[in-house]
Amino acid sequence: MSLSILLINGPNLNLLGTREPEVYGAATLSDVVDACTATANSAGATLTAFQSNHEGAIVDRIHQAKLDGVDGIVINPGAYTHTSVAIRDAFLGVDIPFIEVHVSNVHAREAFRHNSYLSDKAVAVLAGLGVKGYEYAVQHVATSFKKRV
Ligand SMILES: O=C1C[C@@](O)(C(=O)O)C[C@@H](O)[C@@H]1O
Repeated sequence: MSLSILLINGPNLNLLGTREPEVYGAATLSDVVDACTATANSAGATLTAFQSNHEGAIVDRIHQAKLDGVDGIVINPGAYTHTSVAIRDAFLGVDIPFIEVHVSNVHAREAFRHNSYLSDKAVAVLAGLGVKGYEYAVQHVATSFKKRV
């Protein structure tokens, strides 16, 4: 069985490509999903993508990942990075290893973006590499994470 990767994007990331292009670039979410799928597949892994603007829907999707036997998660939690104890608790609850990705360098931006409720539980955090960060994270999960069952 191949390694199963879940890519989660949080609020407003459906607007990638048109949202503040000077911060987030020109690539769309669909470009990101296509590139990550190709990266996963060429490493022999499968990738499923999910985006939601709703905190509870993201919590539910993380719970579902456990039932689905997902081996690793790549998440850009968007603004929930800086606010969501619920998403942190969901990761602690399912115990699936994950990588946190930010398109922008959150540490070079407003102070309220410097804190993450997830970073200390993540395997790795990539910030400021543009949408390439997603592909690097998927590549790492596909080649370094282990099958969980
Ligand atoms: O929505 C986002 C996107 C973001 O996660 C990023 O990818 O750089 C950074 C967050 O602070 C912001 O709220």
